[in-house]
Amino acid sequence: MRSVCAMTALLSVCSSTSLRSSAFIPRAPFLSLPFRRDLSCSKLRLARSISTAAAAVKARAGGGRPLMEVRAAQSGEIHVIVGPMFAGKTTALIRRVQAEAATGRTVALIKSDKDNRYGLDSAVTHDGTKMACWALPKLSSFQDKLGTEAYDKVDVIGIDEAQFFDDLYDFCCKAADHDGKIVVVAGLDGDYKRNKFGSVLDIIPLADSVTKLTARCELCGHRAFFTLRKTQETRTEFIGGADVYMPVCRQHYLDGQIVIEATRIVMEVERSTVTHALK
Ligand SMILES: Nc1ncnc2c1ncn2[C@@H]1O[C@H](COP(=O)(O)OP(=O)(O)O)[C@@H](O)[C@H]1O
Ligand SMILES: Cc1cn([C@H]2C[C@H](O)[C@@H](COP(=O)(O)O)O2)c(=O)[nH]c1=O
Ligand SMILES: [Zn+2]
Repeated sequence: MRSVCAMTALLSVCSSTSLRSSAFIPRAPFLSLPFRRDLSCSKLRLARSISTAAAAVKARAGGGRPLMEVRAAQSGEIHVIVGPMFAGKTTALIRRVQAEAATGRTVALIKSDKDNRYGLDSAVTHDGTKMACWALPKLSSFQDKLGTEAYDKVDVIGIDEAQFFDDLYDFCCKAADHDGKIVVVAGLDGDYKRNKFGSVLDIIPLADSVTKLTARCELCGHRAFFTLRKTQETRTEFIGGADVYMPVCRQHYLDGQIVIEATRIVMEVERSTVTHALK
C-alpha cells in the first residue's frame, strides 16, 4: 500500500512540475528516463526533478535523509575489461582512465593491496607502464581514505585486479547507481583452473559494456584465452608474473594441464620412494 501511495505521489510531483513545463515532454516519461551523461539541459533538469521527486517520496516514506543524498543527479556507468593474464587489461584500464582525465574529469585508480608485485603506490603493466593508484584491502575503504568531499569530486574510478575484491558488486552498485560515477573495472574472469575468479563475473549484469581481451599463446602465438599456472601451487590466489603464469590457447591449456598433472604424479612417486627408502 505504501509503495502504491509513493508511486502515485511521485507521478503527481513529476507531472505537476517539470514535465508539464518542459518543451521536451516525452509521451511516456518513465520509458525515457535519461541515461546518457551528455544530456541536454532540459533533459538534465527533467532527470534532476525526477531524482528530487523520488527523494521527496523516499523522505516522506520515512527515509529521513537529506534530499540530495538519496541519488546523484547524473547517471553513472560501469565498464568491465576481462581476459587472461598478459592480455592488456591494465594497459586498457590506464588508457581509459587517463583519457577521461584528459577531458577534464577527476579520476582515481584503485588496485588490490594483495598485488604487491611492483610496490603499492602504482598500477604497473607487464611492460612497465605505470599510473599512481590507491592500493586497498577492500573497496569500501576508498571513500574513507579519500574523505567525503574528495570522493564527491571524483568522476571516474578505475579498479585493477578486481578479482581480489570481495565487495566489488556492492561497491560498483553504489558508485554508479547512487553516486553517479563512471567505474572502469579490469580483472581476471577466470583463475588458472578456468573457474570464475572472485566477483568479476557477478558484475556483468550491472555493466554498460564488457570487453574480453586476449593475449598471445606463449607456445604457438595464436590467441590466448586462458592463464596456465606453471607451478604445483594450488591456492586460488597466488601473486606472480611470467615466472608463474603464461597465457595459452585452448589446445596448449589442455596440453599444459596434462604436463602439470604428470609432473605432480612423478613428484609424488619420487617422494614416496624416498620416504620408503629412509624407513
Ligand atoms: N608472456 C608475456 N610475458 C611478459 N609480458 C608479456 C607477455 N605477453 C605480453 N606481455 C606484455 O604485457 C603487456 C600487457 O600487460 P598488462 O596490460 O599488464 O596485461 P594484463 O593486465 O592483462 O595482465 C603486453 O602489451 C605485452 O607487452
Ligand atoms: C590466473 C591467476 C592469477 N592470479 C594472480 C597473478 C597476478 O598476481 C594476478 C593477475 O595479474 P594480471 O594483471 O592479470 O596479469 O592474479 C591468481 O592469484 N590466481 C590465478 O589463478
Ligand atoms: Zn597455443
